[in-house]
Amino acid sequence: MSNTSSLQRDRERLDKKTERRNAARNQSGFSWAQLREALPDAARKLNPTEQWRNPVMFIVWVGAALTTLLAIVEPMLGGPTASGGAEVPWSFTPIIALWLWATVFFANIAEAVAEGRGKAQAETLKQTRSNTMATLIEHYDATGDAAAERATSIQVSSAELKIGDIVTVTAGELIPGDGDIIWGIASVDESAITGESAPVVRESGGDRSAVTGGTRVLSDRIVVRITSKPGATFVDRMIALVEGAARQKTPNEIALNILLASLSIIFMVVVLTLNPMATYAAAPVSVTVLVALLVCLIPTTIGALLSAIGIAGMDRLVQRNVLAMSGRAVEAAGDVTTLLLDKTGTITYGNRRASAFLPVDGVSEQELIRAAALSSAADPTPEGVSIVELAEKQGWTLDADVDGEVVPFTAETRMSGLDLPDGTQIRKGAGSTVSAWVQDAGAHVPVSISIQLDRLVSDISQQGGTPLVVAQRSAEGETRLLGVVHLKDVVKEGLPAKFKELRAMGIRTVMITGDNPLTAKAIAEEAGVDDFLAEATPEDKLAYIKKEQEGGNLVAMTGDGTNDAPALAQADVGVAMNTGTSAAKEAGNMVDLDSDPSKLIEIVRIGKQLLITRGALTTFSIANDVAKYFAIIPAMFMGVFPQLGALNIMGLHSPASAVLSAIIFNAIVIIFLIPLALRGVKYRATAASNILARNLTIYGLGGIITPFIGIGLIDLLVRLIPGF
Ligand SMILES: Nc1ncnc2c1ncn2[C@@H]1O[C@H](COP(=O)(O)OP(=O)(O)OP(=O)(O)O)[C@@H](O)[C@H]1O
Ligand SMILES: [K+]
Ligand SMILES: [Mg+2]
Repeated sequence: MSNTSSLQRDRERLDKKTERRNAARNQSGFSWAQLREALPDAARKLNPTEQWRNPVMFIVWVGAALTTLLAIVEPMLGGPTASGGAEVPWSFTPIIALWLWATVFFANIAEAVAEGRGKAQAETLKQTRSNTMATLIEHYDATGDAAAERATSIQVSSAELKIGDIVTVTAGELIPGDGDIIWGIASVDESAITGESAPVVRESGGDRSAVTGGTRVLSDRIVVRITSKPGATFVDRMIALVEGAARQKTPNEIALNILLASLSIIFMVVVLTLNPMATYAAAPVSVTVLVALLVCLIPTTIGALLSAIGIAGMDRLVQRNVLAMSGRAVEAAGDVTTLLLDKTGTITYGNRRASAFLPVDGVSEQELIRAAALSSAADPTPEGVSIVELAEKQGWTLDADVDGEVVPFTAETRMSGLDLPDGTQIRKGAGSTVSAWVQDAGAHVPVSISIQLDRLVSDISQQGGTPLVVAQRSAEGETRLLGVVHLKDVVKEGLPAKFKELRAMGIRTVMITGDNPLTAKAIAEEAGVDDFLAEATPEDKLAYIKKEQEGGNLVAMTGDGTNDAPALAQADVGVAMNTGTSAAKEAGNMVDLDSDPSKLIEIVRIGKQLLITRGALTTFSIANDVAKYFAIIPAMFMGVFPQLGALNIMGLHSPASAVLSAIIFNAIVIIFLIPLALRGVKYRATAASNILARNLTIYGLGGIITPFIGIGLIDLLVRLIPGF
């Protein structure tokens, strides 16, 4: 009963999430208000020390400065020089200078708008960073005895907490720092960082033990071991991230920048050789016109929008509650070919609960329940806790004087248990490991029992449940298999459709689990993944990723457990669930605040969209530049070479108006493309070659045609300026 209601809650939460996500999607559009707010920052960025990092725009900046100087000195030197044999009005150089500054400014606007979107969010986050008081336990003895802890606790400021400090947090209090719960269970309001109003449950022992500083405990009491220094907390990292302070150019961006800079140098040579080639026929082309030509030729469109595209990609992830710790990870997401998901908590809801005790012949249910419950009495994992709960429901109670040596569960051993003082040993765990433990003792298991046990195990597995086999070794060394505990988990809804979508994107999904192959197969089929890897230890997960990477695949992985951490670190895109352990969150290069593994689909989509947008706008920019050149050259030189007039297909009015129109077009194309750069080119799940062909057509052809139309239209206005 409690299971259904918790399922319902989960479902409601998911619905709410979808709602919020849709709202975020609308918000991630582009508004003129954003543009207005970005103006002061854009002006600040006119500073040359800001500009030189972007070689293409730096050239424009230098051109703008140069023409401004010329505009000032020209009148003193007797007016503008005729260019290429054509007269130009006195206002030519000042107007060109003005539009060159506009070009730089528009590029700054693009970047400032992209950055501005994170600023509001950073402000809200900063409020959660406020200093709180922490109850530091000086001598922690792990009993969970509140009174004893209070006796040895002192109040300190959260800013003084060190890694490894143990604090206790009670209902109503703010958690003073990032950490892992080492004792207790609590519901926590994490809305400050996730925007999600429904409280979440955090508990010690399992894969939901991490808590974030600045979030509030709503019920109960927890003991937390601090895992981060003040100033280097999760929220600090989030703030740096959304503010863009931590942003570094990605390898792809650097490569593209080098390409754009090289192109610019080539065009500079082209422009500088114009005069030596042309002088024999006419007067030299003026410096102003040379600068204008150069700016038209170099890839200013992509140069202006490149960093905005990158920031917007990160921002789109933030809007969907995903924090990407590096831009490189976002790019890698666009090229991912293999996606690894763990089973428990990722494909299933993850509240794996005991649902039945199934003894083998000759063992009473009471005996199995007692052994299973005793071996779980000190097992803090959700599985262990649920076994005790079910046993208690069936009438079992823990003797007050039971004591013994706890054998904790690990993902390597796949087993946990208790060694009682009288020498009795109890173990529970995966069928294969417990059988091995029984065999190690040289115990003789009757064939009928082992057949019965195998059947129980495979029945549970085929239903997608996790069987835990329970065995006991008496003080005299007699080892017996007692039976099986059925752990139930539920596959999340809607997964097959999501995996189908991934398949259409060319991504193979693989489920990795520590569970046995039969359970794995049943769940894999129900969820609709392409492949699965069962009985995987953390090392196996790591090895699997390395193998995929050696085969040239880019691997994404989601995980939440400490045992997932090495694999999360090795994956090209490692998405840690926010509910997970701190170890997992440290290891990954992304954190999903909603802890929704199917979010990877959106992450991949955003990564692809980033790469496609960058590619499309680069194509457009370069096609545009070349076309611009052919659009204005005939008009520029028609005075000297009248034959060229025939090529002036747009009928540009004069050499001066042709050059100015091209410069104006070059500048405003940036403004027109800001929304596209921020929103991203539409991505549909289809083969990469289709996308490439489609974009080459749209943005390549578009890039060639638009200058002819745009410059022609602008020329109609420019010719109205006296003298042009
Ligand atoms: N508390 C426990 N005590 C004993 N055995 C356990 C306990 N929890 C899990 N097991 C056994 O160990 C196996 C491995 O558990 P582990 O948490 O590493 O992987 P998993 O949760 O099944 O897979 P994943 O989380 O990767 O999807 C489980 O399938 C189960 O058989
Ligand atoms: K250009
Ligand atoms: Mg697990």
